[in-house]
Amino acid sequence: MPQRPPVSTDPLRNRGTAFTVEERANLGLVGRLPSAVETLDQQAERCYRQISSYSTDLQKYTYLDQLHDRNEVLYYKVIVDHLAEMLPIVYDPTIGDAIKQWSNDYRDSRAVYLSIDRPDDVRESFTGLGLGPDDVDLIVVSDAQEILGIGDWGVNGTDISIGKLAVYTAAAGIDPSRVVAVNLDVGTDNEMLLNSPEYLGNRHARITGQRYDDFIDLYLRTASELFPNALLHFEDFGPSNARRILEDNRDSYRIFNDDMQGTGAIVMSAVFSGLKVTKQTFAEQRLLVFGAGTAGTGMADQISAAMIRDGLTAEEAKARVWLVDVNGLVTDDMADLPNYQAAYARPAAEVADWARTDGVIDLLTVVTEVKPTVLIGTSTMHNGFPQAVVEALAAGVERPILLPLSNPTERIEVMPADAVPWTDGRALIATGIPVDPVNYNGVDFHIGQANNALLYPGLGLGTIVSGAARVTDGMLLAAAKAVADQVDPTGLGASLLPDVDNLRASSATVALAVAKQAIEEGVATKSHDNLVQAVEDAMWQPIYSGNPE
Ligand SMILES: NC(=O)C1=CN([C@@H]2O[C@H](COP(=O)(O)OP(=O)(O)OC[C@H]3O[C@@H](n4cnc5c(N)ncnc54)[C@H](O)[C@@H]3O)[C@@H](O)[C@H]2O)C=CC1
Ligand SMILES: CC(=O)C(=O)O
Ligand SMILES: [Mg+2]
Repeated sequence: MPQRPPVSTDPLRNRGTAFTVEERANLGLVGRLPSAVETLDQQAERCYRQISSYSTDLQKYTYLDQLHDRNEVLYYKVIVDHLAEMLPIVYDPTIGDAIKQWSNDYRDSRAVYLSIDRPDDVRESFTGLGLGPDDVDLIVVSDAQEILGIGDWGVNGTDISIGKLAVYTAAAGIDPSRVVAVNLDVGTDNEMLLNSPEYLGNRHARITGQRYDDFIDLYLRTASELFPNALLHFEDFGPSNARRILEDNRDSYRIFNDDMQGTGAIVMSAVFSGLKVTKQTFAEQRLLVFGAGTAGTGMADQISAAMIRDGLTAEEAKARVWLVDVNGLVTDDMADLPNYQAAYARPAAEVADWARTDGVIDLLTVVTEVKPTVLIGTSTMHNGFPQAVVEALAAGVERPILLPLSNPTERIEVMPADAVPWTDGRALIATGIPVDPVNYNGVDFHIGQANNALLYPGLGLGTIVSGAARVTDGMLLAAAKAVADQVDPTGLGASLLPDVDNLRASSATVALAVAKQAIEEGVATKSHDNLVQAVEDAMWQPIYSGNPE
């Protein structure tokens, strides 16, 4: 068993200037701190002032990252007290910039690094943490092939695992002493990193095929054997790996793919809200997904499943979905379609007389022909929804649901400041990044953040509280409904989704719905006399409690 680090270097126990005189004496800290003994509030106010003095978000990110490694209670106190302001700093979009700089700016890191070149180290990398089988609730892992919309960042992508965990704790009170961030270093195809003297990861191309699959398998087996209660969250894997890993393992392990399932569920929430405005059913929707990768096809799966629940056959549901990717509309005569696109490919004969540009049926043509009721952007293509596309969308239906979801800011398909006037305020909009309200014709249009961060923390908490052995489709749907039920979207300019400011309360509501569903489906392994209280009790609070020794 590894020795506990000295208290002043252990961010889980360190309290800095909040240590009392007595604690300082007991902990060997006499003379190591200035005389003043502060409260947590006083410390948090100073930190907030310091953060506010920085001029760039990346500087604020760096400050908070260092605080995270120094004093976790204080770090979470500052974030929770200013959730809407801090989430875009410690998470999306600023985290994208931090990841690009990660090797250059490297100082220290709390993650577990697993290298495909050293599979024999995997077990020891976990056992070296000194945590027992009941000590871990959650592990977030990424191989960093598709970080947000900025591509392959190899070991630099470690911060996405850390950032996603920070959101779990800030938003849903997942205990930060019971989580682990993991980077799977399988190489990188990012030439810039491979040629950078600063790069800290394996200097070879991504390993693929059997060796990759064996490594994933080794991770799953080792992590779930050592920490049998942990939810294994997968983040930002490449599209074919993300889907294959989930499909092959979801019946055997407690795993969750955030980009497919979490994003699909938050989009379901936004569509539930949109349909309250249009007073339609899922079965009446025509769904167009622009950018048919991990997230986009995950949404197509959940929305077409909702159409089937509304009474359509699988064939009828499929006939109401269109995918547009780099080669335009996805049709069944295209060679080498990945299976997740082939599942929704349109019959070539059906579109034989549609207009083509350089042989491609482009987005504008599809919008004009199909008149989608829901248009989703997960393409990573900034300005992928130009004015002509947005106007064609609004010409096709009265209240289109428009979800430009690509992150970070440099990737979003259209900014609401443009889309609101282009649709004369008729579009029901939510975005992946946080966006300020748009004032148009005297009305403030509030733009909900359809980012999986608004849903996965509560889903994770509900899974942990219920001890659900699997994350089922029913649990995802319960989470989506619980998010949507928190807003009244019917007023002009109302948001489709709850405010980030209310995220802790929202996450508790989601967790309760998820835990109830897990119990109903018989996948829960824990029982509670009072589930509401169990969720409340499970939420870690950023306060100094207990004996720091
Ligand atoms: N709001 C949210 O909660 C989430 C948003 N996303 C965002 O969605 C975007 C995609 O993420 P993933 O699905 O993980 O990536 P991915 O790489 O799996 O999918 C992207 C897809 O877009 C296609 N694409 C690229 N350029 C295009 C273009 N010019 N026109 C049409 N299609 C194009 C690619 O071929 C690929 O199929 C990212 O920006 C990511 O940040 C992803 C997950 C959650
Ligand atoms: C939000 C998220 O998971 C992504 O953009 O990849
Ligand atoms: Mg992601």
